[in-house]
Amino acid sequence: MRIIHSRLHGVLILEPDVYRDSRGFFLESYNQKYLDSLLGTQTVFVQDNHSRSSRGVLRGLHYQLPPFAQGKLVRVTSGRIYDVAVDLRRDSPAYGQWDGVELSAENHRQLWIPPGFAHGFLVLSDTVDVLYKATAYYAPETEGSIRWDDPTLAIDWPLEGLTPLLSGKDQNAPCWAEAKPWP
Ligand SMILES: Cc1cn([C@H]2C[C@H](O)[C@@H](COP(=O)(O)OP(=O)(O)O[C@H]3O[C@@H](C)C(=O)[C@@H](O)[C@H]3O)O2)c(=O)[nH]c1=O
Repeated sequence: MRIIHSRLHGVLILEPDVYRDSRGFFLESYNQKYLDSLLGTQTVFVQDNHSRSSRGVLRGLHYQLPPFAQGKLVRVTSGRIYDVAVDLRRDSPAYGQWDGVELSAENHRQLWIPPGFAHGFLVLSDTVDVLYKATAYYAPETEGSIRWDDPTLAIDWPLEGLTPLLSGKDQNAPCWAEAKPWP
C-alpha cells in the first residue's frame, strides 16, 4: 500500500497493492488492521454507500455535523471521478482550503476523508460507480452542504466545458460563508 498525504492534514490517498495475473487482478479494498495502524486510532465503519452517476454529474459538497460527523473512505469500481475534500475545521491551518484527486477503476486509488471535511465529486467518465464506507449513519437533519462553485473556495473542477448536473438540493446549497459551521 502506498500512502500519499494530501495538502489537507488528515486527508490521505491510499494506493492498494494490486496483484495481477492471467485471470485479472486482486486487491484488498479494506483492511481494518492496516487502516487503524495508519490512522493511529480505531475506525469503525457503520455504513457502506454506492452511487452510480453519469458524466458531468456533480454531487456535493456535503458533510454531517457531530455527533453524526462522517469519516469516508471513497473508491471507484467503474469509471472516473474528480474527488474533492474541503477543510471545515476552524482550528486547522488548511481551514477553507480544498484538495482534489482523480479516483478511477484503473488507478484503484482510495481517498480517506476524516470527519471535519466537506466532500464532493465530479464524474469524468460516461458512467461511474462510487463506493464509500462511512463512520456514522446517514442523519439528514445534521447535514450541511456548500455550493460547488463557491467563489471563496474556488475549486478548480476539471469541467472541460461541461455544465455540471446537480441535484435540486445541491443547486440551492448555501455559499461557504452561510454554510452550517463546523463546531
Ligand atoms: C447520503 C444518503 C442518501 N440517502 C437517500 C436520500 C435521498 O433520497 C437519496 C439521494 O441522497 P443525496 O441526494 O443526498 O445523495 P448524494 O448527493 O449522492 O449524497 C452524497 O454525496 C456525497 C458527495 C457524499 O459525500 C455523501 O456523504 C452523500 O452526501 O438517497 C440515504 O438513504 N442514505 C444516505 O446515506
